[in-house]
Amino acid sequence: MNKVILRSIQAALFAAGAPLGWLFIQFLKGVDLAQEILNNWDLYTYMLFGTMTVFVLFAIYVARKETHMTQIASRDALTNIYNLRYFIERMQQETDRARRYETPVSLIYFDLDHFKKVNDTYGHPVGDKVLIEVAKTVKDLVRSYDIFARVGGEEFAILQPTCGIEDSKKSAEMIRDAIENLTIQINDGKTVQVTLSCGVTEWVVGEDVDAFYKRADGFLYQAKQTGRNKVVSG
Ligand SMILES: Nc1nc2c(ncn2[C@@H]2O[C@H](COP(=O)(O)OP(=O)(O)OP(=O)(O)O)[C@@H](O)[C@H]2O)c(=O)[nH]1
Repeated sequence: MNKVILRSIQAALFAAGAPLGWLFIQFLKGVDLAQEILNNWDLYTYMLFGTMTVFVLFAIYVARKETHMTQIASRDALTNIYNLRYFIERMQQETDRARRYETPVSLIYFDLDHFKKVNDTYGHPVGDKVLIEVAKTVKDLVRSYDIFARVGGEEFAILQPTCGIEDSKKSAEMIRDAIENLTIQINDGKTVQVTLSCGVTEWVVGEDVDAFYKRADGFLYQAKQTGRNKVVSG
C-alpha cells in the first residue's frame, strides 16, 4: 500500500484514541455515554476532527520524507540509477522468484573502456558527465522492470527478470552499439566518445547470487582481454 495512505490511516486511528480514551474514562465513572456525547457534542467533534486533521497532515509529511529517504538509500548519487546495495538485494529477490516460477533471469555486467584516460585527458567533472550520459542512454534502452544499477566507479549491471540468455545478449549488443555511437558534448564544443565491454550470463537454478555475479564478471574480463568494445556471454 502507498506509504502516504498507510500512514494517514494509522494517524486517523491514533487521533480517534483521544475522544475514545476520554469516553472510556467516563464509562468507568459510570457516566451515561450517549448523554455525555449529546451534552458535549461540540467538544467530541472538535477532539475527533481537530486531532485527526493535525495527525493526518503530520503523517503525510512523515510518509513523504520516508519515501524520499528510501529512494535516496537505493540510488546512486551521481547517476540517480540504483546502487550496488539495492542491486544485490534485488538479485536475491529475483533469483528466488525465478526459482519459484521457473523463469529465467539474466545479468548484463559492463564496464567503460579506458575510462581512466577520459578522466586524465578531460578531468574528473567530464568523467562524471560521461557516466551520467551513459546511465541516461542505457536507462532508455532497458525494459521498465529491468534493474539497472551503477555497481562500481565505471561499472554498471542490469538484471533482467524473465529474460533468457539469447534475449539478454541482444539487449547487451544494443547497449554496446548505442554507447559506441553516443557523442557526449563537453565544454568548448568538444565531444567525448566511449565504448564498453560487457559480460552476459543467465542464472543457473540453485546457484547463489555471488556465483551468478562472478560468472558475469568473468565474461566481462574476457571481453576486456580480447579487445574491449564487445559482448562476451555464456
Ligand atoms: N569521473 C569519475 N571517475 C571515476 C569515478 N569512479 C571511478 N572513476 C575512475 O574510473 C577509472 C577506472 O580506471 P581503471 O580501473 O584503470 O579502468 P579503465 O581505465 O576504464 O580501463 P579498463 O577497464 O581496463 O578498460 C579511474 O580513473 C577512476 O578514478 C567517478 O565517480 N567519476
